Amino acid sequence: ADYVWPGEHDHMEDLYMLQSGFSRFGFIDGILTCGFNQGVPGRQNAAEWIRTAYHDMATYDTDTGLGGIDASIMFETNREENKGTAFDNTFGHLASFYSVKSGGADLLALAVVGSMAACNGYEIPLRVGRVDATEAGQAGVPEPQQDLATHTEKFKKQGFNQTEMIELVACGHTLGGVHGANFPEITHDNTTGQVSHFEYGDSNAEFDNTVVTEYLSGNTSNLLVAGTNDTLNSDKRIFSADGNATMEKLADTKYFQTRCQDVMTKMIDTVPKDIVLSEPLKAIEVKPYINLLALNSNSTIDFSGYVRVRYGKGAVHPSADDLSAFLTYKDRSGKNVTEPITTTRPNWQSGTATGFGGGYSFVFFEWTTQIDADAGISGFHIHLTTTSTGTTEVYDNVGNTYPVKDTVLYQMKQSCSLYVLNSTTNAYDGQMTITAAVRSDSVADLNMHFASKVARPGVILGRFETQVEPFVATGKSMAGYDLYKVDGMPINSDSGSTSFDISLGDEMAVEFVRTTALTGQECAEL
Ligand code: HEM
Repeated sequence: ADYVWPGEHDHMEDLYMLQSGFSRFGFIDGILTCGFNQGVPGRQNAAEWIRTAYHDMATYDTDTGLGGIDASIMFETNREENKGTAFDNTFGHLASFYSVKSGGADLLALAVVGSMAACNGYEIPLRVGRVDATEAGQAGVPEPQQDLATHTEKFKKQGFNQTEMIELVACGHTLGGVHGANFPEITHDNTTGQVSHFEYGDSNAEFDNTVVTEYLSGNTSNLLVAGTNDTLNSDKRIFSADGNATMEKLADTKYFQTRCQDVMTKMIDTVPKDIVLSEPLKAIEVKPYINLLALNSNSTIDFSGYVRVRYGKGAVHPSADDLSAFLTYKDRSGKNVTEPITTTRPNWQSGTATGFGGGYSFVFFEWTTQIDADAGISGFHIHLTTTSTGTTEVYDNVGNTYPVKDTVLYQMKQSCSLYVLNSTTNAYDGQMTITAAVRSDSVADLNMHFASKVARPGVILGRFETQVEPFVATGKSMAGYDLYKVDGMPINSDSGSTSFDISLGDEMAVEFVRTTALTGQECAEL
């Protein structure tokens, strides 16, 4: 089906698509290159993220349909089968992107998609809709000292046959290596940062089949093949399980890449049986963002945002420089307003952004305008002009117009959150104030639904808990709106990923406002 805005997965699509440039989300920052290590010796984030995803998936049980990619690994880091700091380190990165619209398990899948891209593997699709576990799951991640029969059985339980087992291990072990800190009995060296890569040279930082060709040549740096203690040579047993038939096929570069694309996709899409994953997220061709819709002191409504247009390879529009955009809109009653809203392309980063590996390109057009508060706004159309030909196409959100709800306005500038260091707990205690304006003719209960984050000891990601707070009338009215506040609401310093919605009566009027933007901001007067 064609994309209709706003979409359920808009935020995940942003995290996926906007890596660099204007309005970037920057998920890529942990994997700027495949070998990137953020200055920690022996660490390779792309390798750690893929290993974390595998360990999370590895306890899937085809019989019960439980386990799979559900972020339960967060609760399982003390197990012998999950040695090392990779798991906490991975979730430490994911924590910056964690929200009610981007849970740990979907972010872990994105981490694999991004790592494959950063390491020049084939592109794998990102489906979303995973649900995070709230406690540890079954144990059972394969360990090197176990025999082939045990491993074959474990992979079967995960849903992978013998061939897929060989492929998935070869695809995983093209990155990173064995660390002395975790497996000194394998590397025989436990100096800080020691790592014995699975492949010679710099190949550990490239999603290539060197792990396969080295194995077949009998000269490999993979210590799970050529380690001194044969009991721990699990890759050797797995790779040779079918008399090298699969490994010989994987020696073909293209075959290796397509098989890895397949089994890595299968790995991240192995989820508990009740979960229904979305279709693969596609780069949305034309997507608007409303940044501000709020009353101002001139008694008009500030309305600003961006139109994001995909361009370049694979996109509908070949060139960013051959485009311009404007909006037309309908007032509250649904009547067309004749004066269009113009946009400009931002100077910052030339108003362009890219996805992983530069594979997707976008150009932004920014608008800022004021709307008559009496007439209001109910929706808009996006007009894209190809400058060279002068032709204009109208985007109407698949016949729905891009909807704008102006009954409740979130007064961003009149909202704020301030933190004070609590000397007893050594944490920052915060207080948040949220202001909203409601059309005077639309009286109903106004509530804030705050997705607060509750810390869980020993677990990197907190748990979201929705707290409902009633707004209180301030007694102030202007331009046909009454002003309301939630005042002095206590919040903790871990609010980076928190957000809130505002409901009027039974209807969600304002959705997914991130609180981060409010941090340190004073509440302005209106
Ligand atoms: C029988 C199955 C497997 C066994 C016994 C096994 C064992 C190991 C061991 C002992 C390490 C070293 C960890 C460390 O020292 O930090 C390792 C690393 C790694 N494994 Fe596996 N593995 C298996 C399957 C897989 C699979 C299926 C994948 C992914 C598709 C995978 C991905 C990785 C990655 C990326 C690393 C490197 C981590 C880093 O450098 O930080 N492994 N594996």
